[in-house]
Amino acid sequence: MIRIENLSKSFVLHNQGSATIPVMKDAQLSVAPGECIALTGVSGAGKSTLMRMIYGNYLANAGRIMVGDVDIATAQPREIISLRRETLGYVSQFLRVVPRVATMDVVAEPLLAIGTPADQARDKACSLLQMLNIPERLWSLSPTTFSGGEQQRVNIARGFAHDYPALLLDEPTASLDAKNREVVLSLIDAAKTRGAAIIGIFHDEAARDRVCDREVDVTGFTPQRAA
Ligand SMILES: Nc1ncnc2c1ncn2[C@@H]1O[C@H](COP(=O)(O)OP(=O)(O)OP(=O)(O)O)[C@@H](O)[C@H]1O
Repeated sequence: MIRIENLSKSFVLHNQGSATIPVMKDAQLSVAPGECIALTGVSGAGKSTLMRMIYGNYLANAGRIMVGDVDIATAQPREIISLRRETLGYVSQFLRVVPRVATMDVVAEPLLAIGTPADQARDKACSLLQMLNIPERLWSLSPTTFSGGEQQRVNIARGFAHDYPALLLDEPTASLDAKNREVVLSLIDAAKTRGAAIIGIFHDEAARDRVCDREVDVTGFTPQRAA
C-alpha cells in the first residue's frame, strides 16, 4: 500500500548562506495492507522528515513515495489533496483547532468531506468521542480551550473517523492516561484488522511493541551511513 524507493532529502537554508543539510539518502520502505511499522532512530535521525514527505508536506529531492498508485514525490497539489481526503490519514501530535467549530463537527469533518450523510458522520463522531472518554457536555464546544490530552483525543477521533487505507501516526499515545492509551491501541489494532497500512512514530516503547509488526530505524537512511 505504501512503497518508498530511493528517497532522498536535503534541506537548503536560504537564510543561512544556502547551507545544505543532507538528511536522507536512498531510503527504502514498504508497508503492506494490515501492517503497522514503527519508525525508530535517535532524535534528529529524520523520522518526522520522512513522515512529512509521505504526507506531501516536504518535497522529496529524488525517489518515489507510492501510496496506492499515486507517487507523492511528483504528484500535483490537487492529487495530494484528493489522496489525503480518501486514502491517506495523518494523526499529528497536535490538533489544529478552528475556532468556533464544535468538537463533534471537527471529528465528523473527514467523513462529510467524502460525502457521508451528515447523521451518519455525526453518529460515528459521537461514538469515537465516547470511546475516547471526551465528556458529552464538551461535544458542542470548540476544542480551543480543551486540555492537551483532550485535544489529542479529539485529534485521534478525527484521524480515525474515516477508514483510511493508509495512516500516519505521530506519537498517538503521548500525553494520554493508561485508559485512553488502551483505547488508542485498540483503534490501531482495529485499523490493522480492516487492512490499513500504518506508519507510526512511537516513543512509547510498550505501545510500539504491542501494535507494530516491524521497526525501521531511519538512521540507516542517513547519508553518512548510506554512503
Ligand atoms: N524544515 C527544516 N529545515 C531545515 N532542517 C530541518 C527541517 N526539518 C528537519 N530538519 C533537520 O532534519 C534532521 C531530521 O529532523 P527530524 O525532525 O526529521 O528528526 P526526528 O528523527 O523526527 O527527531 P525527533 O525524534 O527529535 O523528533 C534534523 O537535523 C533537523 O535539523
